[in-house]
Amino acid sequence: MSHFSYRDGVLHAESIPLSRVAEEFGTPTYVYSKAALLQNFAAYADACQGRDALVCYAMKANSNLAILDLLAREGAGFDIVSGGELLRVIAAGGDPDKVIFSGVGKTEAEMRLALEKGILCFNVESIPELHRLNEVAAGMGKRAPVSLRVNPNVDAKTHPYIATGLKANKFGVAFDDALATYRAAASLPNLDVVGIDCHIGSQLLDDAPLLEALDKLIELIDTLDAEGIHIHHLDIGGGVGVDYGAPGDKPPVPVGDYLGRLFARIDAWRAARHDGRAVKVIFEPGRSIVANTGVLVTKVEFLKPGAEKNFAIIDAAMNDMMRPTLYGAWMDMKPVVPREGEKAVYDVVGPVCESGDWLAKERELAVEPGDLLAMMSAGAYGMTMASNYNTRGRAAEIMVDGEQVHVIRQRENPADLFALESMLK
Ligand SMILES: Cc1ncc(COP(=O)(O)O)c(C=O)c1O
Ligand SMILES: N[C@@H](CCCC[NH3+])C(=O)O
Repeated sequence: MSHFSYRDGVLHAESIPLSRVAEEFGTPTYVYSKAALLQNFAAYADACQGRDALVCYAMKANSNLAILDLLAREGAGFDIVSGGELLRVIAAGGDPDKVIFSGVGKTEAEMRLALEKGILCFNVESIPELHRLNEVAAGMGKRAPVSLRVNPNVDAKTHPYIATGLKANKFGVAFDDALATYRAAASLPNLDVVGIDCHIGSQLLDDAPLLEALDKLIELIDTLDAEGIHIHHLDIGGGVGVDYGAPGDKPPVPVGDYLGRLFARIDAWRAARHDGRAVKVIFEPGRSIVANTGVLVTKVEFLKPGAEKNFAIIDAAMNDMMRPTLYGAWMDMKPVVPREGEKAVYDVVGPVCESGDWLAKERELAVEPGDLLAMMSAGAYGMTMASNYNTRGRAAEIMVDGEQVHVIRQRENPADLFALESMLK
């Protein structure tokens, strides 16, 4: 069941009309469904039932504290990429010992913070990073738990900007260098080699590339075992896509089906090994947990007919949602209260001073100034990628919980945006 549907001619989030949200809280506003969030997390948790597995939500997708808090209470761990994200997890009541730290450029200060808080694992992406981590840990009299992010050179068949597992990408250690890198890690006194990790890309509609990457990780674990380097956890990353409803797109693989196939392979491998050693499985899903839990509600300010194009100018902009202009991403735009009447083809654009400030192109819509539109499946990489470009305050965020509506982030007041700046004396 969709958590965003039309009732009595109005688009609702659960039982709440989005027109009411706009009236009470203004626009642009992100509106999330708590039930949708819990349902998406449950798809992972149910498939992991009874297994040694941990779902580390990739919080870069949406790091609102209320969302982190809900997921932490469901037992989620977190995949972080900065010290700031670790502080958010802690502020939201998450457990540092369920945190894995990804990213190619961890600073010494971030490493120190993560060691102090006692995270589960550092996903290390290069030899210089191994040395830096070893030194930081030594300085603190600690040992750092380490997993190497291996680049399996698998084509994720997604947009080039969000493919991460190819040789040409900055991420991870090349598959052919992995053994040597593991040997280097194992030789460093203040590191504990505990895991193996990969993440091949985002918005994958098919699980074949993920399973291909799994096979390569398994092969490497066996090679490492023979060297006396024992891997305790296997982290397959995130990447499962969602249905943005783009014309011609095929539906993404259901999470349960993918995890079922993945666990079947792991079980077959473990059974064939007869060594009785368990390997914990870690997932780092972001988009598939939050994308379809949220919409961005916006108001049409003006219609601007043109010789070549008609523009619908809305009060949301690229600073609120970067995905269309950054990736050419297609995101659905639905009228909150569909009106009768003739439709025209519009480019839906924001007020920011950039030609790239578009949210949707060539959409057939019957709209008038003052109408509300909802950008669908906007819960992932929406608010977290928002900026203050053009000194625009970022949108409010609302969580619908049954009959209740909670403000989970206040709209930013543009007058507060320069509080950290100062003038020359
Ligand atoms: C290291 C890492 N893990 C997890 C994710 C989450 O990916 P997704 O949102 O596609 O599940 C990303 C983003 O692509 C990532 O870079
Ligand atoms: N921000 C991207 C995904 C990047 C994932 C981070 N590695 C998107 O909106 O699709």
